[in-house]
Amino acid sequence: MTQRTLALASDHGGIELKTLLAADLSGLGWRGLDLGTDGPASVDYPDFALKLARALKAGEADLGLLICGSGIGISIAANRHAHIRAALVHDGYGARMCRLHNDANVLVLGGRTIGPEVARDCLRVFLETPFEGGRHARRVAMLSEYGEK
Ligand SMILES: O=C(CO)[C@H](O)[C@H](O)[C@H](O)COP(=O)(O)O
Repeated sequence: MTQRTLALASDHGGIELKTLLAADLSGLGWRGLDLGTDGPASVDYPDFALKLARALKAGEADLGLLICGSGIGISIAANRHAHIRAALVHDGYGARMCRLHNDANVLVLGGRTIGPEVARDCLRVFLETPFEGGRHARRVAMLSEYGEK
């Protein structure tokens, strides 16, 4: 089976957690595509949500991970792109539900709000949980349909 790719991006509020989670990827059977930021200097989260949205649209990655300080700004930015379903998650339950019911293609975490072990669990669950389909497929299709009106 071909190795799947997770695109990762963060602002300065998420870089520590991004680095920590990137190190888990090969053990989870995934390849990482790191889109920055690369250092602690202050940057603007919409730029990194845009980079990741473009990478997913171009087929360069299967799923995405975005991190800012709270996770809020970068999820607002990501969800402005019609093909993105970004879910800000705080625990394993949320990580599971956003895949099962919402077919989320981007996991969002808050680098200043979540502990490293809970974050690692969120990422593992997100990557391992399939979309359930059925009634949820109808609702996810409605998201795309309504987004284009
Ligand atoms: O967008 C956010 C808040 O909703 C993120 O947490 C940002 O990382 C945060 O606003 C950055 O704040 P800073 O004071 O410029 O480090």
